[in-house]
Amino acid sequence: MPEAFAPLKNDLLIRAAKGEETARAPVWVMRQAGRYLPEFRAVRANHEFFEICRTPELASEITLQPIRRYKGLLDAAIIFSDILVVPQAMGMDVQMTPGPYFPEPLNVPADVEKLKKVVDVNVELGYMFEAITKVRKELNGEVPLIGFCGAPWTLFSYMIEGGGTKTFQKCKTWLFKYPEESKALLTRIADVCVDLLVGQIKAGAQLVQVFDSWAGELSPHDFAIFSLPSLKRISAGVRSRLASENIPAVPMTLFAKGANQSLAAQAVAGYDVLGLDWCIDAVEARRIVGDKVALQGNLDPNVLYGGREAIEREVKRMAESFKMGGSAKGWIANLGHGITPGVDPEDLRFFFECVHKYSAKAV
Ligand SMILES: Cc1c2[nH]c(c1CCC(=O)O)Cc1[nH]c(c(CCC(=O)O)c1C)Cc1[nH]c(c(CCC(=O)O)c1C)Cc1[nH]c(c(C)c1CCC(=O)O)C2
Repeated sequence: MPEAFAPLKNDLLIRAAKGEETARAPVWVMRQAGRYLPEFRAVRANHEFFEICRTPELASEITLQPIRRYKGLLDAAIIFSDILVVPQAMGMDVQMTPGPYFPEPLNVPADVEKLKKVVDVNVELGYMFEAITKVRKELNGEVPLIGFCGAPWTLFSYMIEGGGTKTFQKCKTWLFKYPEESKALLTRIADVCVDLLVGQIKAGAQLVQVFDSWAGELSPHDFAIFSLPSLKRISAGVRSRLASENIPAVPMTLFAKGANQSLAAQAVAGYDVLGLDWCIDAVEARRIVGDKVALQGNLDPNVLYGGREAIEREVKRMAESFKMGGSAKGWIANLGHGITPGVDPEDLRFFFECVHKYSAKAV
């Protein structure tokens, strides 16, 4: 059973995730503990990226940095870690140099033999669970804590490309040349993701998000064949495991970036919330998904470089779009992707203030 933690004082995120009406939209941003914060850069100056992930004291400190700085403005914490801890747990070497780098990527299906046959997440990723429990204690119920993992398709692409890519040539070679082997690997990754998310929830995560950052690189047809089945395997697997162990369910969010052409399919993939990027308007997204799911997003992160006037104007427009003439209901305000390193932290504060103002009922 999860440990007993302090009761939640701010449950806006959880209520919005369940599709409920809230006095204003809860707000957090992807990568909120990151390089745009001087206090993050100060810790990072003395520690390697994955060293921070593996050290609960450091991961917890960094997770809490934006919560302290934006006290009363930020409605969720997200555990500091990375999606690439899953390939590490499966036996691959991953470095951050400064982007992700795999010295030995999977070149051909036979390379899958090099992966661990059995992955015990408690052994490989226990440090993440420890960090989550530590953050929950330190948050003392102030705001909920989000856990996460990468989606199998996005992780598959890193494991085969050996890092970031613009062309997706190697991983798509796998999809089209070795479709069955690809599906088998995607399933294998999904099973580790289920164990990881269940472990995070047991450790104290109150909502979990699956990041499919490269979903938009697939045609709708290939998304349905190569990404969606493993995303469904994760939502179904997490829910049934929690039920069988008598652990209360937590809301689950799917952020399939760029896959707006597949929103209708995402809405029935077993998630409570869909994350949106900025390439679709909320009114259109809501029309497609109906009342099946809550929505999260979706300001273009580069609006934060546009100055206060632009930030206010664009947040107001976003809020009107999500509220659709009514009040905030089933809407979690966020950027449409992660915040970038050059943003002035005070401009982010202003973004939060604008969300509070324009998502409120009377505005
Ligand atoms: C694709 C992906 C990765 N990691 C992640 C994704 C999915 C979301 C997305 O699409 O952005 C997810 C992620 N990465 C990080 C978090 C922490 C939680 C949060 O604050 O959101 C989360 C949720 C920290 C991080 N992960 C990384 C940093 C910066 C690294 C540093 O400190 O040098 C942070 C704060 C490194 C990372 N990690 C990854 C890349 C491509 C990079 C390098 C590019 C970059 O620097 O932005 C893989």
